[in-house]
Amino acid sequence: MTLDDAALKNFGFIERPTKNMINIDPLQTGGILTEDARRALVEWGDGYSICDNCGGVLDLIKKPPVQEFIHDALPEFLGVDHARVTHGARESKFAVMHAIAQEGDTVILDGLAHYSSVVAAQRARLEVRKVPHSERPDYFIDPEGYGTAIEETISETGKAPALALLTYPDGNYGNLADAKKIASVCHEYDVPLLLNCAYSVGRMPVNAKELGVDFIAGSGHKSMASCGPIGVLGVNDDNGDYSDIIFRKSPTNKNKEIELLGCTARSGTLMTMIASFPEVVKRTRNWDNEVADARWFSEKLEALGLIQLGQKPHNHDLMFFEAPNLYEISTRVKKGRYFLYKELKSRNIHGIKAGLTKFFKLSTFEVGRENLSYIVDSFDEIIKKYE
Ligand SMILES: Cc1ncc(COP(=O)(O)O)c(C=O)c1O
Repeated sequence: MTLDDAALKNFGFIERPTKNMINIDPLQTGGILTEDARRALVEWGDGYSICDNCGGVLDLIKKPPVQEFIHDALPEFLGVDHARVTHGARESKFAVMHAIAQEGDTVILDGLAHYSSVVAAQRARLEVRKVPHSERPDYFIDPEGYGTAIEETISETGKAPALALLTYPDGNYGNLADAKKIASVCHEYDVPLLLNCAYSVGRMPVNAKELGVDFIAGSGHKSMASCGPIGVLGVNDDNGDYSDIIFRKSPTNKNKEIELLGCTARSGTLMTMIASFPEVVKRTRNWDNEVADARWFSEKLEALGLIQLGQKPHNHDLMFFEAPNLYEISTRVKKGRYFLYKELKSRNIHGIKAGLTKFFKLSTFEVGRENLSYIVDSFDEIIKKYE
């Protein structure tokens, strides 16, 4: 490619076509910026702007109040002894795995774990063993399955797993497994538990100490109204000196934490998280209403012939639907499997992946009853249109 003026015309400011649409994309609903975060993004968008008053340790910056945020507010919010910001939930998971496990060790994952947990383990050169889930319609993770997986690992390798992980909730069905029970099963074998809270921290109350988990990973761009990439990592020292291991410092660059490569999320990403934090804390207090909205929406779609899979009644805004009637329509209309995406788009609704009709997931988080009603009516109209 020659970078002549014609080629350069493809770049520069690009408007986002979906920005004013009603958004039900599970990846996106919890990451929509607050007004303060939108302002912070512009204010702190210059590279390294966060470093105006940095004395060499990012998380100890006093102006703006990064230290207060990372060392006081975040630990309180997550229910942990120590917290840091990272570049995302996956980086938090990788940091824990890489720090506490040795090459070739096993990590136990729930059978619904996100791919990023698997690749984090692979990057840390670990073996993965999964706890199976039940089949349709529940996709339930039995806490005792962790005990079985740990025992199998010990009998096959002669060594206990270095770590167990639970996706809370999982990213497909939005199921919230019994984290407290799973933590206690893992601790019977002295195996620490990491909770992947990409879809929970910032949406619903999650307290690592109350659940008895050792590590918590969250995602700013998924659930904390932040401009990514940014995540959070929380560490509890109730069952071991984990923070000393994970946050160990470089012997040569004495104030730089090795696992975090010295500095993690900075400037625009961190300042949007800080800007949204007051609203994020407050919105977790409204979680019961979000669950009520999700249940209401699920009932309405089921009345139209769709089937919600996973936990029922549901406990999270992320939901997975099977839609035999929409699939049947897709087999006989001109636009084929893209008809649903196009019909929803023409009604200003974004978030169900183009081409999906038989199975899809969506999120009702902060969409609000009025918009949810409009979405239900839209599904009704679309189904009737092709009857
Ligand atoms: C369940 C789950 N965990 C983790 C992640 C990754 O989060 P991040 O982008 O912050 O690494 C995702 C992203 O889709 C997810 O769905």
